[in-house]
Amino acid sequence: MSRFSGITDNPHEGRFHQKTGILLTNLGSPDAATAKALRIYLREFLSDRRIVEIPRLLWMMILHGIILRTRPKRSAKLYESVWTKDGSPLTHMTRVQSDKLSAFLKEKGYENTEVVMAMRYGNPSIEAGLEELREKGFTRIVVFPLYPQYSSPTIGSTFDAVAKVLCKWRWVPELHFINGYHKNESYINSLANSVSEDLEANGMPQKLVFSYHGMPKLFLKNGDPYHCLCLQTTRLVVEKLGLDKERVVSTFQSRFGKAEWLKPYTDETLKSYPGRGIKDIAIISPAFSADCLETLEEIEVENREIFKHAGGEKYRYIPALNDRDDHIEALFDVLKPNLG
Ligand SMILES: C=CC1=C(C)c2cc3[nH]c(cc4nc(cc5[nH]c(cc1n2)c(C)c5CCC(=O)O)C(CCC(=O)O)=C4C)c(C)c3C=C
Ligand SMILES: [Fe+2]
Ligand SMILES: [Fe+2]
Repeated sequence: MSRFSGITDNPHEGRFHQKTGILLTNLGSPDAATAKALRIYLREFLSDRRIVEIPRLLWMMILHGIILRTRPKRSAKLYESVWTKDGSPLTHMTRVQSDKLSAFLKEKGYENTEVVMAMRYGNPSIEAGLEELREKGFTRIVVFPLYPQYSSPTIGSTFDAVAKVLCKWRWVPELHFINGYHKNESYINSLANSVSEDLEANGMPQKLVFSYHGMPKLFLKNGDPYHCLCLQTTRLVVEKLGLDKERVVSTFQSRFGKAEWLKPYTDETLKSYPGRGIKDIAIISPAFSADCLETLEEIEVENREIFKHAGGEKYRYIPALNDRDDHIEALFDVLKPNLG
């Protein structure tokens, strides 16, 4: 057996025209909201060296000896609370985004393109997505991870997964890789639109909180630009809307483990507000291109409770950009320079 795989029935001329296949990716979810499915998902996720950077042997002992024995059951309950008839909100929304982007591309005259969705962890896998594009004869592939702000655990890890597949292909495609779009004008416009719609309907809160997914502080110290890119996104939205920057704060959510993560922490910030007279807030999570467990449960439910319990009165979550028309247009704008 050869080390490299390929399509062997090449119809000589047929496969040589350049069609652009787009692999739209996100993080991924378990296949079901059960402890069994969570164990499989978390094992893959938390074994990724880009996600946890502590010495391998020690981490494998902690992961298999403690975390995979306790966390799956707890996480399954949380997933159950957001699970829908279409399954995981994140997987479903990525599929909707993929279909809408595909239709938008056709509308704009990009007939020779196709969008296929894939997930970094779980299903549909990146390997299956790339394989589908190869089977359909795409010799030019754009990988588009749906994380606006580059980070090693997300976009870096997606790159690893793509490279791991392609290094086994005989015919490596012309590859384009989008490594973030945190200051893309259309993305900023889409965020600004969603904030201003909320402000028009509900008024300016005392604080507008931009809550980004966190990561260990050590990653920043070691050169990961994510922290700075998040702050830039906030600044650009604030400038676009002409907001008072004293009324806006960027925070970091979804801590995992005992190490120090990027600060200020979302939950601690919200907990401290009512005691400082801030009882009316709105919160948005610009690092999530689709609503998922970390927004629908952690922001909508957990952090709301923390804030209310501390004496907060008004709390509203501004949804992720999901399948808003201006978001699909923003994704198209990010993609356009890579379409050839
Ligand atoms: C263990 C460390 C983690 C790092 C570092 C991390 C970075 C990171 N993650 C996202 C986006 C998402 N994370 C999601 C879930 C999630 N994240 C971690 C851990 C780390 N993330 C875990 C263990 C989980 C699973 C849920 C749980 O058991 O608590 C999700 C939601 C997935 C879903 O199915 O809805 C997203 C999206 C970013 C952007 C990021 C780095 C900047
Ligand atoms: Fe995460
Ligand atoms: Fe920074």
